[in-house]
Amino acid sequence: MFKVEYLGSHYNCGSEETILEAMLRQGVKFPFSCRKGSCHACIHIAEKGSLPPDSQKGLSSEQVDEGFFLPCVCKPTDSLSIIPGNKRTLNKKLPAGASEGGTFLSPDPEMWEALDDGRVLAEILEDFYTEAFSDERLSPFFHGVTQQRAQEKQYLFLRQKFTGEKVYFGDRPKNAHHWMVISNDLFDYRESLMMECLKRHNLPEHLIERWRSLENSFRGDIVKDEPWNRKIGDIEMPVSGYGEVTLEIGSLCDSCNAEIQEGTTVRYHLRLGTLYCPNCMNSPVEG
Ligand code: HEM
Repeated sequence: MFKVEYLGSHYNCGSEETILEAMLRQGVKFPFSCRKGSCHACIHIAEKGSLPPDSQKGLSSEQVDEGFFLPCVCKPTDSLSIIPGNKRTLNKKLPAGASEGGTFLSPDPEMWEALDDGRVLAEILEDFYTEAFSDERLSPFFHGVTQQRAQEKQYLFLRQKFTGEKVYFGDRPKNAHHWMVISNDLFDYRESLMMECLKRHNLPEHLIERWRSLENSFRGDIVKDEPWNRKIGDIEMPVSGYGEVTLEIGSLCDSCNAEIQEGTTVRYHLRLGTLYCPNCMNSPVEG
């Protein structure tokens, strides 16, 4: 039996169980997804204790040197003191010109510079979403969403991640995808399209790996077997259907484009947020 110190508490881990299993058994809220060392959602850093080599398979040499490891494939051989994998990268100051592979950095000036202050990012997203919108497996998810909207949202989301500027005001990925049943396999499929796209736009290999890590840090929020309710604070919102609201400011009907005056009660689609004026309220499109 080994001791694992994590966020100020101590846990036990048997030599035949992984650290992830031990944490979940003891009720710890711990990030994970694939449970087989491929998605890196559970990545942590060992600050004290030695790690079994298998727990660092697939990580870059810099990550191995810094004690990054994957709890889902780590059957400990020593007592450990561990911290979440994003803690050090968030605080760490990289020397100018230093490059790092797998683990994402936020903000990431090197990435933003390679994206030519966003110009290349816009091109990448145009290319990626053109492919996604005509892809047999991905396009059904985008029903009712324009390609331009998807690109713009993603641009602002990534710009915020890479620059640290507060420019993204959309849903966090957990809520944005709450109704989408996305398997690990589909997530991997989308990821391979994205990685191919980054290669076509000549992003250096280590930055492609960093982008992959960034996306993978959201895997646990996106992959699921059945829809989740959207959560705002502690309030659960229904997965689909319509609500009614009285407008505090005027707007336009998303069905007939007519002006809707303030004070009018309208119907709105809970997922898409589209509004329907009193004339169109009873025949909005299904989504
Ligand atoms: C198979 C995987 C994925 C699918 C099928 C998918 C699909 C979608 C769709 C259909 C939307 C539009 C939702 C709407 O406007 O109602 C969306 C929005 C979004 N997605 Fe994904 N997505 C996937 C993976 C990811 C990943 C890996 C990330 C980033 C790490 C991501 C980040 C976002 C963001 C930031 C939005 C905008 C949220 C908003 O509208 O406020 N998605 N995604």
